[in-house]
Amino acid sequence: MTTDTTTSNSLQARDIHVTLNDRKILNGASLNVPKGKLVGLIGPNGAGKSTLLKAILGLTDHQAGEITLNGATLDGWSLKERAKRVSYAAQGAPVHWPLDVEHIIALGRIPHLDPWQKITAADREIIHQAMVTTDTLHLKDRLTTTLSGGERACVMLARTIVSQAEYLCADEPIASLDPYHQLQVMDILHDLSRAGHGVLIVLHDLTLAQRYCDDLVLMHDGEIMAHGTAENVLTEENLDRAYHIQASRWHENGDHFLVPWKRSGTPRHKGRHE
Ligand SMILES: Nc1ncnc2c1ncn2[C@@H]1O[C@H](COP(=O)(O)OP(=O)(O)OP(=O)(O)O)[C@@H](O)[C@H]1O
Repeated sequence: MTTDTTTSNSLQARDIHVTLNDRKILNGASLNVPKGKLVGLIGPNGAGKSTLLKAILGLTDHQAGEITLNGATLDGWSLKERAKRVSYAAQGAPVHWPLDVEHIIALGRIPHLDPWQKITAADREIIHQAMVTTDTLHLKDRLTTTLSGGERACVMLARTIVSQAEYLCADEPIASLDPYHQLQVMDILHDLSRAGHGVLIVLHDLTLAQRYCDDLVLMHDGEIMAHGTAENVLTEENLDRAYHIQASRWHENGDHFLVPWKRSGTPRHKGRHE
């Protein structure tokens, strides 16, 4: 395992290239998720956000580039050690097993258990607290397959939280939520970053991205178009080039607000890097 002390407190992807079914999907994408920060990965549909997230998690093979976890290459970590350190909530919160909510959330504790070891009272307390935090306690005996999309998203966030991983990655965790629960989930993720976790989320809501994220990474066509603070990333020019939109902006009581307001062009659906 090679270790780089300068990156020992972050999850990093450097110059990642991914080709799937002869299509070049990522063309040298890089990303840094330091502990203590909430990083938002944004970009238009099909930009490559989920693919980059999966590459970082080792769920998609990359043909070139390097992923490091706390300064050591991802391949050097055993799957169990990786799972202890990085947790993942997939896009759409898919659930394939008809298990009740409490059991689905408890699966997030597996990396901490030995084979055949039962969950302990301490694990149960962590699971209970996660259900309180995510407002899912009332669902605990329901079959997860019977939940609404928004309820399922909150349950999958709880499962991610109970892992107590150093890094949490979530693909569109607020996509199916009502405004109250969107704010609740963003508050939870923000609080987790302030408690020392590195948090990476894919999101389309630019207003909440600007409000909550410490760093934004803007993807377009398999590449990183811009990264940095919301002020530097969500510029008029970048919004026009990446999304073909214009935003309305205003300041109030020291806060900055941005709301996507109108289209400024038509996206081109060109073949990627062919
Ligand atoms: N297995 C695959 N084979 C070929 N193309 C793929 C494959 N998986 C994804 N793609 C393509 O790669 C591109 C990036 O997909 P990805 O899911 O990473 O985008 P995204 O930025 O997460 O999009 P969205 O915001 O719509 O979820 C898309 O054009 C998609 O159609």
